[in-house]
Amino acid sequence: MGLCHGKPNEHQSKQSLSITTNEEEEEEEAPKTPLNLFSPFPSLFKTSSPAVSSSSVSSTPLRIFKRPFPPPSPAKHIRAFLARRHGSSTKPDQASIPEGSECEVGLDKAFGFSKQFGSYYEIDGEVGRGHFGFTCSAKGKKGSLKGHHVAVKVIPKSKVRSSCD
Ligand SMILES: Nc1ncnc2c1ncn2[C@@H]1O[C@H](COP(=O)(O)OP(=O)(O)OP(=O)(O)O)[C@@H](O)[C@H]1O
Repeated sequence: MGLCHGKPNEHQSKQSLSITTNEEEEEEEAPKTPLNLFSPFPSLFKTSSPAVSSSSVSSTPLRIFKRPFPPPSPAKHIRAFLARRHGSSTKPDQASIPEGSECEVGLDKAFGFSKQFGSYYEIDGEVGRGHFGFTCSAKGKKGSLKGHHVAVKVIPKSKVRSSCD
């Protein structure tokens, strides 16, 4: 309505200047990141942080997604299980797997290629192959299998792994 004056009214211009000044003050007082008001983790959104106070709007500050506390370690459950298993007197870090005893109980030392095998069996030739080794036909030379045709499966030592290795 009063905008058609030829000369600008000094009073109005002062008013408009003061209004503009007030807006600038409000802008300065307003938080730069509105997330601050609703953030459950205000320490992560401090305006003094270089990541947030930087003027680049397009870049997302990665610190927003940082967890305020580390996730629970799954190793704690394992340690608790070991503590229950070995008793509370033994620390789980000190609990060790018994060496030697289990291997000696479970291992059949008679298993394997006997040094006298050649004196007991005569190997004819390969009849087939499996995943671990190959099978040969053989004929017994001594003992109860003398004269009998048998199949001998040969497994290389490199394919055999025991728990003691
Ligand atoms: N008694 C047998 N008489 C004739 N041929 C045999 C005899 N045993 C095995 N074979 C032959 O040897 C091949 C391999 O036998 P093997 O028992 O090694 O097979 P596999 O069990 O599949 O092997 P792997 O356990 O190493 O995977 C067979 O496919 C068969 O052709």
